[in-house]
Amino acid sequence: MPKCSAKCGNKAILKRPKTGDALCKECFFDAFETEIHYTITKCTLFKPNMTVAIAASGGKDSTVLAYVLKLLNKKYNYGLKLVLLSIDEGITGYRDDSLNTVKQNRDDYEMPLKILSYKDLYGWTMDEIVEKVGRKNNCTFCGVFRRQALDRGAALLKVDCIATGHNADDIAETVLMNVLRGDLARLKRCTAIITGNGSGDGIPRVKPLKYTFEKEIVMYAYFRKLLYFSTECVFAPNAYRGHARMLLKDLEKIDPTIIMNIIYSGESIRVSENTSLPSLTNCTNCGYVSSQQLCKACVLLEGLNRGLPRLGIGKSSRVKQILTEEKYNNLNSNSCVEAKNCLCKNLKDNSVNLK
Ligand SMILES: Nc1ncnc2c1ncn2[C@@H]1O[C@H](COP(=O)(O)OP(=O)(O)OP(=O)(O)O)[C@@H](O)[C@H]1O
Repeated sequence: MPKCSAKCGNKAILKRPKTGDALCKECFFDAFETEIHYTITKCTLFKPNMTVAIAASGGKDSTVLAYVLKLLNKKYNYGLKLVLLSIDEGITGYRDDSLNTVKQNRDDYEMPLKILSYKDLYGWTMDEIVEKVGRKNNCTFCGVFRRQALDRGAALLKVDCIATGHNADDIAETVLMNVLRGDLARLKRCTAIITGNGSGDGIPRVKPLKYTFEKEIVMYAYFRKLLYFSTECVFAPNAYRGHARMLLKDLEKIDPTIIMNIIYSGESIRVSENTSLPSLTNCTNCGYVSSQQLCKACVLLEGLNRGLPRLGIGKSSRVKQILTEEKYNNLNSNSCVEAKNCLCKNLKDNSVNLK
């Protein structure tokens, strides 16, 4: 093995995927952590005295994020209060096991942990949802509900922002996906390292691992002997993202810097002025952030509660049609399902006007 290229005199034990440098363990830790510190300070992700909820799934990314944030907070005196926030989607054989890992991290890292479940928030577990909707569209439900569940958890904990474990590969994949779909509106915003301004468009979310390669996260967790959960979700993966992921992995074999190049391209691209993002408002039913009068979570939930699980999947005009038909049926028959967040009260007093 060659000598460590950081000139510390030790033997190198690894080759950094991001730079190709041969490094010893200690110099790799230092480079890895210093780069994340640089991202945090350069992009002003945090301010002193903030309370930060680390979105913790028990997987490698959020586990490494929790470990490194704790370490950097102490080393550089960020002055942050760190808490763990986990969402239990109710997926047997997957989330129950990964939450055990998060509980162990809570003890090891001495951070408070809050777990919120879909069952408590929405009345449904993902296991129950998949029984109704099948394995094709279940990722839509899971993603929409998780996004809102994290906002709800953050509001409950009164934190200033949420930090997620999205890494460089995730961001590059999302850029590729939006290019392949021609989704310019999403392309415009998908590389943002901070989203949400704390007022109209939800609690701020930050991605401290935005420039950190997935392969290095795995290496770091391995050499630091961090405990994380590595099983894939038992339900069907997001097929479209899977294609982008495979393409990226193939490109990375040719040249690992492609990951950074895709992110830089996404950051630098100028999208036409005519491509505007939907303006954000608050859902008239639940009050959480939404681009429509009714948020996607409420529409999906309404579909589940009414036995119309496809409501909200696909075009919004179809949703409007179904809800309008339902409105008249319910007004005539009073047969709506009594559910926690039922929209009938809104439909009856005509306060809901889907775009
Ligand atoms: N159930 C959950 N509870 C809390 N946060 C979550 C949950 N699922 C995902 N997240 C957050 O969203 C980020 C991206 O989620 P994704 O599904 O891509 O996970 P991942 O790439 O497997 O990451 P990880 O290795 O942290 O699980 C995670 O790093 C984590 O911060």
